[in-house]
Amino acid sequence: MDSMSKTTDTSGLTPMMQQYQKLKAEAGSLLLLYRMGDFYEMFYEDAERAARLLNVTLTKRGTSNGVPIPMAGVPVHAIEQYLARLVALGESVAICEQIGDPATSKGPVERRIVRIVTPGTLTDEALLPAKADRALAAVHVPIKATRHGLLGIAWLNLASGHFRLTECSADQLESELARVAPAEVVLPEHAPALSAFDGATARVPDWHYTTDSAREQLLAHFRTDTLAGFDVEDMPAAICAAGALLRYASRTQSQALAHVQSLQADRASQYVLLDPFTRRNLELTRTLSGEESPTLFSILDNCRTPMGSRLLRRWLHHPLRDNAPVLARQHAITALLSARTPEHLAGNPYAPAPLLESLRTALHKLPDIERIAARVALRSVRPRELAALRDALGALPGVRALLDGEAPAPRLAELAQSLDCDAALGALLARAIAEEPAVAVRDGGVIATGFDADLDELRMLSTEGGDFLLQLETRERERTGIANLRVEFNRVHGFYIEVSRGQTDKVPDDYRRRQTLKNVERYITPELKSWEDKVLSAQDRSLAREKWLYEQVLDQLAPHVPALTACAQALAELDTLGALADHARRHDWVAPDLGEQAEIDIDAGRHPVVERSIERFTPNGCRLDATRAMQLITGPNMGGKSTYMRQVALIVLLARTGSFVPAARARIGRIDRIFTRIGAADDLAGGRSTFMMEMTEAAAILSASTAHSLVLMDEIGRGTSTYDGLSLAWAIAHRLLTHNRALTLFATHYFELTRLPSELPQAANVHLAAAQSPSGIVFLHEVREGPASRSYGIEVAQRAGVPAAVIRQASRELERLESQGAPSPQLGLFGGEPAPSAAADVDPAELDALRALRESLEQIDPDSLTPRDALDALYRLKHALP
Ligand SMILES: Nc1ncnc2c1ncn2[C@@H]1O[C@H](COP(=O)(O)OP(=O)(O)OP(=O)(O)O)[C@@H](O)[C@H]1O
Repeated sequence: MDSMSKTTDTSGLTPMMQQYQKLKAEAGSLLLLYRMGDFYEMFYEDAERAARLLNVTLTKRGTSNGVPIPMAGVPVHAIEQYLARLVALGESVAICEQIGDPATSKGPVERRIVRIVTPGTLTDEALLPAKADRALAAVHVPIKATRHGLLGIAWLNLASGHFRLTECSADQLESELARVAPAEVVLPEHAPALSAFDGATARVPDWHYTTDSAREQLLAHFRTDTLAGFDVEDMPAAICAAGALLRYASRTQSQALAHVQSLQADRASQYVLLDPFTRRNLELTRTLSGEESPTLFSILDNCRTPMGSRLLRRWLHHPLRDNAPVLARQHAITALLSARTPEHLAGNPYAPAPLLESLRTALHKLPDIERIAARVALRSVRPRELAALRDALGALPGVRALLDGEAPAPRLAELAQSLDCDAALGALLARAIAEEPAVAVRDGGVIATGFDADLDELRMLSTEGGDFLLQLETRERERTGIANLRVEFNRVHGFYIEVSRGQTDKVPDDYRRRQTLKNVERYITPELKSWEDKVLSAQDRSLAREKWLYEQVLDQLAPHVPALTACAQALAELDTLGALADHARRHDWVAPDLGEQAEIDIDAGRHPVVERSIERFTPNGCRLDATRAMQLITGPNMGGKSTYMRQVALIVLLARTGSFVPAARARIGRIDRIFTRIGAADDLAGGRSTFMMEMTEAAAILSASTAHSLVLMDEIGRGTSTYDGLSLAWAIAHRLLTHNRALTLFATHYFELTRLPSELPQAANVHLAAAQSPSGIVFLHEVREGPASRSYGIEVAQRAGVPAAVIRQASRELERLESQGAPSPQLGLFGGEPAPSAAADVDPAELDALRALRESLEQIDPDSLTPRDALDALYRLKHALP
């Protein structure tokens, strides 16, 4: 932004437009909303852009060098809604307000840019999604190769204060950005655009990214002499990104970010790595078609607070490699579920767990303390949020007491401790904030009575006029003899004495006419006027005092922000654990055992999302370890292969986040990455075909998977010719087994591949069972050992409604192909016919006899035969059989 100042020729412009041009130069490429009375106006290209984006009318205002100036405006009262639309479209906006007093200004009122709203720096409740983070990220690509040629990424969640950084290789950037999911990325002005990110991008001067200026920015912010305390010194590229990011973020808020108190390093080895395809394929927080539900997150998110929902989302995207933190969460869930009631003892395992229920009920009443704390730090917190915070602080000891009672798991005890907030904070809010404050400070009625003697006196002066007015009315009625004379007030005309038209001749000389209506005259007297001045000025002074007091309260709250943030994080975690416990209880999930070896051993596992939408989900087990590293999965289309593979990956992912899992029993070892090659997706924008995408993903898996990785491969090779595909699939499976030794689920329609286990015993065949019934194929959805015997492709097509004529022709074609020795393994190998390679085992003499038989058959014309000839022919053929 700083770099955008341009000099503009402002001659020939009105003083107001000159002022606009100055501010626009400051705003640079941001859309400038220029306050004019009840509207925010935009001019020139900004007006054209806004008119297009917001669908508002484009008009003109004045001229510049004889050319009309395009203008578009939005009303002040609807600004939040327009801002929400603009940021959703990836726009960044600078809001310029009138600062000076129009009454005393010569020329245009003084204006200033007071707020910058960008997609990644939102903190306003109205603009933020409640259940998702909107992070701002900065990426630094060092020009000279550093230590390992690593890139730096830093990201900040302004609405919570979380500030993190990491380093990664260039080919990991896309994965890392998919994990962080920023709403906006900051880049140096002259750096090339990122192919790994296509969202809102802000440019800042290159020097913001230099080591010196970045460090200086960070040290000044954290008020430290070194960054050693944050344990980030080994990440020089990330430090450059962090410094540039902080500079950009503080600029948008026009103030220090007091709630950003720490900088934390994320190290690749902490998490089970998921590449962007895997996050998408497993439908963690978004379905493949881009919907919010049903996803793993949507079915688990029964959190009672938005803080809990956001943390759950983060957990699902950050499964952990180490067992210790995972076990801590798991034990906390067990503890929440362990309290038993007589109902449980009487045999109802689904009866509510008392601790869990009381905790969740208590959490339900709490506001979004995390975001309130951030807004306290940014001084943008609203009175009603402080009232909600006050009530929440009052409720916290109750929540704490719940956890003290059972004292079940170490993690719960730690979290309970973070709920201890300084009692002075609650006391301050209780004293300072009115029971039910107004929406905005400017409306008054925000500070509680009794908090400030001066305010109370001003309020008394401005409100306790009732008595005086009644007395005045009685006195004036007596003095004038006008029985229906009334003393009244309205916002436009202030106080007045109202006299009906027929009585105006009785009005004394000191009455001054204020307003004439059809049937009445309204007057003011010197006495009423001086009272009005006193009241109105008391009101003004009372509002001003309230505003000042509110600022004082914010000052006093500021030191409590770290404790509040810690408390909010503890509540979020309790909420997330509670939601996971509740889901586990309702859906009969179990705590998985965790191991250090590379192993997956699941009994009767289910797909967490599909089991919710299907009445009778068939559970299936899975065993993978070093001795059985690959399951080759065959079976009909629609048989349940993809569901099965995804369910294994989701159970692993859930286990590694600390959750219980949908299975009868599970043991999940140490997993470093989950890869998926599922489904076909063209990358038309990136110019890659389905097959190219498939191979790109396969290449990534072959280069990066280890013996601790879980790999899902669904029908690899099907995007090309049959033999090419088969050969590639074979070679890829072979390599995964012998070189990567990854734990792999390999679904395929190439029956040839089922021979792999006879060559490499660490591979095993399983299949999804199906059966033929008189009414067609029946999918059993059951995983059984051994390869499938048939593919049922034509039966599935028939069920899908492919016209009967096509099905008949396909069946004939299949028969023909099979009878010719099946040139296509895909079609032929599931039938009863031997595979082409198997043909080599057949005795050549037998083959000759079969050919002769076929020739004889072809020479027969059944239509021209008598029944007797036909019988003879049949005997002859039977005789010719070898
Ligand atoms: N274990 C199960 N129990 C009950 N129903 C299931 C089970 N697994 C899958 N299904 C049902 O079968 C349907 C097909 O499953 P899925 O898409 O996994 O099959 P597929 O073998 O991968 O098919 P294709 O090869 O055509 O992609 C699912 O939509 C689901 O409704």
